[in-house]
Amino acid sequence: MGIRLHLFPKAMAMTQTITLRRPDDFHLHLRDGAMLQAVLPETTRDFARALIMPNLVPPVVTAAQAAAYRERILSALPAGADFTPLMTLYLTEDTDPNDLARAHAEGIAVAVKLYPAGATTNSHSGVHNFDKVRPVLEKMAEIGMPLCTHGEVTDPEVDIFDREAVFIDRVLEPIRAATPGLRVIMEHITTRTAVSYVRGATGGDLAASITMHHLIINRNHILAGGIKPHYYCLPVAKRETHRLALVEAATSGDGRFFLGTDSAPHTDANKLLPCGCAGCFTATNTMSCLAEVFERENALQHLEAFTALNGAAHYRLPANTGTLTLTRSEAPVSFPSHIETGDGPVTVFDPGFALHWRVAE
Ligand SMILES: NC(=O)N[C@@H](CC(=O)O)C(=O)O
Ligand SMILES: [Zn+2]
Ligand SMILES: [Zn+2]
Repeated sequence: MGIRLHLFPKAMAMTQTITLRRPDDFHLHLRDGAMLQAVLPETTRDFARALIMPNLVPPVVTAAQAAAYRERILSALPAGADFTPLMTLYLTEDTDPNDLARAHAEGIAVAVKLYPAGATTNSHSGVHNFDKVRPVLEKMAEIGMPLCTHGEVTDPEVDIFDREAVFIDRVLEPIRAATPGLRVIMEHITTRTAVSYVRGATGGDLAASITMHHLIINRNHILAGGIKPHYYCLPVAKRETHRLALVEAATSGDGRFFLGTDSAPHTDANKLLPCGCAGCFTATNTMSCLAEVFERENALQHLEAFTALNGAAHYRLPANTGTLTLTRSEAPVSFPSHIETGDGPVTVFDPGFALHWRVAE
């Protein structure tokens, strides 16, 4: 299908449109209950599929829990939505390899999520001792079930800005060396170290997802000129050189990098606290922001690969058949500053610059 760029003069201004395959989001938090109900339409409007994160309370650990969560998502779908949730299992030290294999074989879950215990929101049921999950990882390598990682160590001695790079050395590389054939997705990477690690891997077993917001913000956005809780997410945004490496990877067309938004809704009440929650809510304007980023890099021809082809190929799924059209206008387009949920308002990510691309109805 490829990309079609149309430039046609219209009255005064130039209108530009791009048509791509409908995108996939390979890292999404939908939560549950009233929050699920409110945030789901923000994703299904643009995305055909999303990899659903299992960090609920209690976490989605078993095949039965994943099947039940999928049913709750399907019941919350807006009328007429064409959307497939791809479920994940939350890896714990008690995960049963046979239950996990059943979830994979029956198409209930497509991947397993590794949270180092304490690394991020609702990760306390995650892994403390990586040796304890060795049999599960071996089973996953055997059946070809991918491992998605929240790649940060939790050692309090390690500076928070170094936790991703240290995770690669201390956890990821040893796991991959000990488990040949294990397919791994480094999720929401934030450093040039991670970009280089993915680029240096051979054998096709390693890929990485990148969020939209990490292509836009660096740590100054969080900390300079006053603290901005709505830009606080984990892994925390790093310095500008890292952001530039992420932009280069995402816009390059390299099949090992693809979109996982990590859209992570928290109510404003939970963000704006002395100890506020980590997460940016980006589902509403991801495609608009990405089009802007790719346009600035003269890389609109790779937007489809990043959002609709590379991830599907890595997860061994067919690409979507439907299309999504983005239209550029000279006048900036606006998005709501927040969405209402039954739990309270959730602020929508503000890229900090004018957006010109919108998804056509
Ligand atoms: N990214 C975040 O800052 N938060 C995520 C958890 C995660 O993906 O690490 C969340 O569930 O809120
Ligand atoms: Zn994470
Ligand atoms: Zn996440």
